[in-house]
Amino acid sequence: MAITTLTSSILALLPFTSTPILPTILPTILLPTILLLTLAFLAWNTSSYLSLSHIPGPFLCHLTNLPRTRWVLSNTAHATHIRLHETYGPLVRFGPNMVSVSDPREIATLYSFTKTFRKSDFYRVLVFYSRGKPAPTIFGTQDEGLHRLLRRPIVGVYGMSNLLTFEPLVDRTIEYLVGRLEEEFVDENNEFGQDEAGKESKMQEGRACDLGQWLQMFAFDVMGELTFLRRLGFLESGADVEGIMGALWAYFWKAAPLTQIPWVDRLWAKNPVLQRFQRVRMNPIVGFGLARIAERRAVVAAAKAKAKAGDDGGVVDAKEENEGTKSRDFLSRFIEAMEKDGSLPPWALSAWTTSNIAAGSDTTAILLRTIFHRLLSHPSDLSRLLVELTTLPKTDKPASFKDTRTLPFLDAVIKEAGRLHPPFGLPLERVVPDEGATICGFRLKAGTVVGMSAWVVHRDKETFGEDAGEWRPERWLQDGVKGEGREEWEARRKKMEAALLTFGAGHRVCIGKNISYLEVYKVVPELLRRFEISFAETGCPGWKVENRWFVNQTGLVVKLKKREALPSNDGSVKGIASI
Ligand code: HEM
Repeated sequence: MAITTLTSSILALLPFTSTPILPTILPTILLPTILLLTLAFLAWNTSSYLSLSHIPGPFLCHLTNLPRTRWVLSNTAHATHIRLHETYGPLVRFGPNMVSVSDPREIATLYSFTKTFRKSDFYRVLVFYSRGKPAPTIFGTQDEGLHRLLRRPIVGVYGMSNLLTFEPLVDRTIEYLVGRLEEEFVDENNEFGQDEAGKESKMQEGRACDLGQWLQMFAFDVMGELTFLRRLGFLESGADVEGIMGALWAYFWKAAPLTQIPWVDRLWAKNPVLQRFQRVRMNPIVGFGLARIAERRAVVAAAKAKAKAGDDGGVVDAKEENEGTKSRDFLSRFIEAMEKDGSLPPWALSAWTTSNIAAGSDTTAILLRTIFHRLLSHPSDLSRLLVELTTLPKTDKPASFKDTRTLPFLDAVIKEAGRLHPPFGLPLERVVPDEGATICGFRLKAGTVVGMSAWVVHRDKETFGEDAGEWRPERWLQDGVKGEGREEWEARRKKMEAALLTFGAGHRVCIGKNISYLEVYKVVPELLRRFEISFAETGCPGWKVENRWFVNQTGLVVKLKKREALPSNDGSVKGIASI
């Protein structure tokens, strides 16, 4: 009755209500019918998943996926997830058919190598569409057969043994980054930010560096160098080439809320009927990869034709050969894989290159931003790392991965950054297989969607200690641990390592972890060796974190000064030439 009166009053205010029939039908028939249908749908939806009624969680989450969609829309879903697990325990019902798990001991169950919990419809939403058709990737595909087909021929290329062949390519981009930062932001007389009277100089304020943006451009250019043997041009132009970075973020911005309620995506964004009426566009990331593949094919074809014609006495020009046929970038290795395996679909090449750019650039940039933001916020950690860098062998080039990989404090800083701020900020969703599963002592039936968020798991106090929510790289070090304490510490370290979900786990674990580490373990020491870096404004007030599946940061604005010396253990400083 109250609803009827309320809607009558609202309708009285609307212009179309001058039609006599509408004011009568809407409040008396239409609205109550919609209300009843909604209630019936919620009841049906909930009763389909009655077997989950014993899993605790916010009341509305038992009825609908709307709350978890709202958490994502708020850009702070990771914080909500952490809070909910603190309130309800290791299993929390996030939706009628979705259970979030926080106990690290269950990582091996959900992300197993043997029993396959396949990826949920969450990933269907993330699959790129190009010209109205899905463009499946190793990352996004839910089809286990297709996943094997795509992953197996190229997994070796990402292996540790292959890794070091990429090192000169990474060096090249690091050196270019250093040069560009010097050009754009470093004052030759090292008086950056100061005028003659020693005050902040208005004239030089504009030269503050958005380091977060430059790290992202670096991460994209490295992937270009490794994948196509040429930088994508971000560092050179100091801008977002072909709008790729913006397009990726815009894509996740739209897609992330839909991952929580995939049927809406199917009905709306991926509806083949609706797509007929939409402007059909090529996804820019897919398009970018396709353009580079076409370029490479043209170079290879030209080089082969030239050799055949005997222009060079049958010898392929060295530069063309390097750029085209025999160079050891990802694309040349992908082409080799295609040639070896005739069963691969022709679009596999594009799937692989798209994965490299889409999955490998922003993630690494997020990790790098976390590292620099935390180091600049914790000067004692920065000092400790700078001292450690003096132990590196002398070199004009970026220090080798072999050397930086074994620096204990650098290693601790990188692990801690990945622990505290994992680049992916939503649960990695999986589907319980046909035989059902027991998770944290609860029986879950086949078809239940389960997932673990690295943000939640990495704050498990039993594993990481009472200060799990704090930045403390020392937790990864044996500082001061002696005698029998060592065994205990070693057991704890192993437990912490096993609880890291930064790069996922099981048979869908990140294929590019080594590549990413190769970049990070090299670029962090090199930037610190080359520049004195400090926040442009105390406390970095512009720092902002937004979770749309990627937990992106903005506002890492710094001042850069050319470094002349590094501090050493005995309090003295070491000239940059001696390291
Ligand atoms: C800091 C950097 C990175 C982080 C934190 C990261 C994180 C992850 C995570 C968590 C997964 C598993 C996702 C899931 O289970 O749903 C994953 C998968 C994947 N990553 Fe990465 N990644 C990084 C860098 C890279 C790089 C550099 C590449 C490519 C060169 C890459 C390519 C992939 C691919 C292809 C998959 C799918 C693997 C499969 O399903 O078999 N990632 N990554």
